[in-house]
Amino acid sequence: MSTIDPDLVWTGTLNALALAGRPKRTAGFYDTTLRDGEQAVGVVFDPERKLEIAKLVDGLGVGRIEAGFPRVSDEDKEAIRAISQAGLKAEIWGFARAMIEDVDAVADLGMKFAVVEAPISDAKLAALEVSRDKVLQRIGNAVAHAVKSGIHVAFFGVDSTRADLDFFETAYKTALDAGAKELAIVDTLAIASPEAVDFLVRRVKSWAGDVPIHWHGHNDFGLGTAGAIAAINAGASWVHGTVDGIGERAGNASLPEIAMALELLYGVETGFRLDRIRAASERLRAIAGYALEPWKAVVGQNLFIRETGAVAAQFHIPQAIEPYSSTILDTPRGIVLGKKSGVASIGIKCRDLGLDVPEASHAALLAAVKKIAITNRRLVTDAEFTDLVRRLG
Ligand SMILES: CC(=O)SCCNC(=O)CCNC(=O)[C@H](O)C(C)(C)COP(=O)(O)OP(=O)(O)OC[C@H]1O[C@@H](n2cnc3c(N)ncnc32)[C@H](O)[C@@H]1OP(=O)(O)O
Ligand SMILES: O=C(O)CCC(=O)C(=O)O
Repeated sequence: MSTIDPDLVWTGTLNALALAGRPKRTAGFYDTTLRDGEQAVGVVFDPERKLEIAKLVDGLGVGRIEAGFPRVSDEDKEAIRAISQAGLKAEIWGFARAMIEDVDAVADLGMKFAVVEAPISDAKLAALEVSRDKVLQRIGNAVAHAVKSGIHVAFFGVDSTRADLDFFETAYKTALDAGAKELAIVDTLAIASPEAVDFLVRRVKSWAGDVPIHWHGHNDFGLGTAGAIAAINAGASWVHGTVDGIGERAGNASLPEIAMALELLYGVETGFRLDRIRAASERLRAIAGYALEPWKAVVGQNLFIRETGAVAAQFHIPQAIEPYSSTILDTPRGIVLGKKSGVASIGIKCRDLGLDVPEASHAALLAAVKKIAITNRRLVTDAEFTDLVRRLG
């Protein structure tokens, strides 16, 4: 059960009706902002910033943090070492390809948990000029070597959603036979519909028994969150993702979106600190040097800032115009003035700015606001509005 105060959630009763009788689910969050997130074009985190991001992500309450891929550079090794020694609550995971040198790099850092990955789709194998038999051999050897080195392994079959289903099973069973303890299903190119995710997770569970299943998804069709939710509903234990969905191409699944949807739409308790996510997102953007659409779910700047007059008229009853309370995200609500303002917007703005303006002047002020907005094609600032009040109010 979600622990969010139900008085702050205004999603109605439809979801509960639709989900009646379904098994209760739990969800673990595996953050890969530092590895798959850094694969976003042009993003380079230095070790100090990686440690800072790891602390931010840890503060969000995720269970696992993928600290990095040590074979990439000495800086990555340095960052992983610092993160491992930082006393974070989350389990710290490393990343290795299915090769002895990569596993040794993880083991040399004293890491106890790692994803070991190998491509398993024919397209990927052709690109690497590696046969199916050869990759099975690499998976078996690398996983066995990692286990011998004291590492708890999750096998991660790159592009597994496009793999031949029989070969998929052979590859994952090879990893289990070699000692892998968990299995990550990987939708590298985000080609799986939510229905396909459901199909594949249930299929793996049918032969993997109690082995924990991870879902690693991307967002090329805008379905990253939907896919992760489908995986959890089908019985996956861990969803991979990043803060803001940062990542290669259209990015990874966004952990904040998944957490919001699970808590507010599915009633699943996630332990995710929703009240901290907007601050964490803002800091990550500053470090990584990118901007987000202002209307982006959960972390977008505009979610609780309203311009439209018809909406401003209902602003005093937040559940009339918002699906959940802004307090869940610890963020303020507000009115801005512009072309789409209405008379109610003028009254609210006057109150917000402590301006005592007779109601009889509101219509003239609104006309002046619209004129500025239309002439300049932008919002009207508080200073401009205060000046209008001085002249017209
Ligand atoms: C492979 C991935 O998808 S890892 C995730 C993506 N991340 C990154 O690429 C991070 C940044 N990348 C890098 O720093 C570098 O590209 C590295 C360290 C990953 C690779 O360095 P390179 O020296 O260029 O290695 P390269 O890609 O040529 O691969 C070398 C060998 O690994 C094999 N290989 C590649 N991926 C895998 C894998 N997942 N499992 C097993 N073998 C693999 C290749 O077949 C090749 O084998 P061969 O020597 O027998 O032909
Ligand atoms: O190929 C990659 O980018 C590494 C593995 C991965 O994260 C993925 O396949 O989604």
